[in-house]
Amino acid sequence: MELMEGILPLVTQPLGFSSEQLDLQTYSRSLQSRSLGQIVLFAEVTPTTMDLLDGMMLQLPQEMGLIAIAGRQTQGKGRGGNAWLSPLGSALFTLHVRVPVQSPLGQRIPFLQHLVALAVVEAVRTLPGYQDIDLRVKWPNDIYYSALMKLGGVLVTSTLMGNTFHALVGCGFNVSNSNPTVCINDLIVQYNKENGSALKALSTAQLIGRSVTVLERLIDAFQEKGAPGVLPLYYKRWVHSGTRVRLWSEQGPQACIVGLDDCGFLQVESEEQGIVSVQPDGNSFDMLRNLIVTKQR
Ligand SMILES: O=C(O)CCCC[C@@H]1SC[C@@H]2NC(=O)N[C@@H]21
Repeated sequence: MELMEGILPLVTQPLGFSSEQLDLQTYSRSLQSRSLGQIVLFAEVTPTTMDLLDGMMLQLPQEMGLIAIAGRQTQGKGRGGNAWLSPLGSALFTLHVRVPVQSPLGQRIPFLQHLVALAVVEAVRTLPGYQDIDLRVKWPNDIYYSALMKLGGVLVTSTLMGNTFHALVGCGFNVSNSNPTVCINDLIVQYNKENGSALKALSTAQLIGRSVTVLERLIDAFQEKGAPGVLPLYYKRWVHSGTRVRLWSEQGPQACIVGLDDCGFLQVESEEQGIVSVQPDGNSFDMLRNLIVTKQR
């Protein structure tokens, strides 16, 4: 296997034609980062990428960012202890991200999950011709087709060591498998039909590389300008603008979603409560019923 400049595959399988292989050349071309995702650990099949970097991530110098990518997962992890279905055609990865505690993002680490979901959406929508493919973000960290269907999600765990958060950013989204819901390439086919265009199908390697690149830029913007450096784009892409919801139960107070607060929590405004923040760990948002409910533990 040829090594791409700046990309060091730690574990790869022999190149073949199975769709479980990672196209390293495409990944390398699509990755334009300074450090994130530069060292690739690839597994065709693994229980979960969330455990693959354990022990390894602290061994490497700062400028060498690790990423674990899988073709399939047999025990994919979702948020809240849920299982994450990880069939072929999904982009499945865990990225190591270092965030200094004494930095704008380090002071607001829950924001990282929002930046990751936004990065995936932008990875597609900043491709020339693909700007109207209706991928969106849903709070706290889902990737949606329009406001209709989830096609990806983000799971972030972080450990504080010394002055640095070591975040493991897990992300999965469906690129080319029409099951179980909808995939990005189906949206492209549909868009081509409706608009008489001929946009090409995208690959998992390309979209992982682009997502990591965009994420690094979003993190840079946040570190430079704080939340105002990323929120206009986040609001442009999110599904919630002006959404009216009920808090806590279907009989609860009516509220309107107004944005994210300084820490990345959802802010809702109601007559009874004024503006309150809703934390992702304690609440979930049932979009079909426009309901923010406290999760059962
Ligand atoms: O529940 C969610 O919405 C988050 C799902 C995150 C899934 C990704 S797939 C790659 C990484 N490995 C895992 O086991 N989970 C994350």
